[in-house]
Amino acid sequence: MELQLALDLVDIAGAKDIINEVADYIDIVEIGTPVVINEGLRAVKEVKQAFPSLRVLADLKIMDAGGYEVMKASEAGADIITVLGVSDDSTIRGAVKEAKKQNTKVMVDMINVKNIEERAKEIDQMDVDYICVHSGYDHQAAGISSFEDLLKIKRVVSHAKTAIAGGIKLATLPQVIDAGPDLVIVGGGITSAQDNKRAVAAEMKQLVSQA
Ligand SMILES: O=C([C@H](O)CO)[C@H](O)[C@H](O)COP(=O)(O)O
Repeated sequence: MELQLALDLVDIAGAKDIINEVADYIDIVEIGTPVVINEGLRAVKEVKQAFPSLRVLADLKIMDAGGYEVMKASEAGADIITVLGVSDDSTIRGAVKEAKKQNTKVMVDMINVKNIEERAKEIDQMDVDYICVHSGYDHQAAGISSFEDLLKIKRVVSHAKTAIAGGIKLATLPQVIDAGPDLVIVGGGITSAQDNKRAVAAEMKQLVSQA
């Protein structure tokens, strides 16, 4: 099981500061959607250049033009790019085709997918690398977690790796780990730890590594 740090509410300099603190304990660093909106793919490029040994995920949440947007993110240095599960199949297939050409990977974000089991089953046949259940900020604010969705997709996904994101904290991590995702994605659970981001990341890494 691997650990991904999601960076959402920072600029490029702030992202680098946090990565410097926790790089020893993460497998993948995510350049979050708000960062890409604010800074563009330059954020992906600069982080990859500064931390070449870390895999970088560009959280573009692609909804259309899958091939073109995967191409641009891959050229910027992304190793993994997100596409939305609610997109048309042609968008996901286009993203996968381009990612293979670029030697990068596609993560399908199932945020706001209603028929999650059925859609996960379909997407699992499209040669994607990860299928990620995700309770976004707005759902988190309404008290919705993605834990049940993880259990649902685990029943039907057999090709892609499974991932989970959305509001995961140190206290809730053991329950998430018990459900057996391949990748756990944590943003605020690490970044909002005031003086001990490194210690929290270290503890999380130890827990996911044991699983
Ligand atoms: O993808 C995310 C969200 O939609 C904002 O772009 C976050 O990276 C994801 O939810 C993980 O962050 P936390 O919920 O803070 O753990």
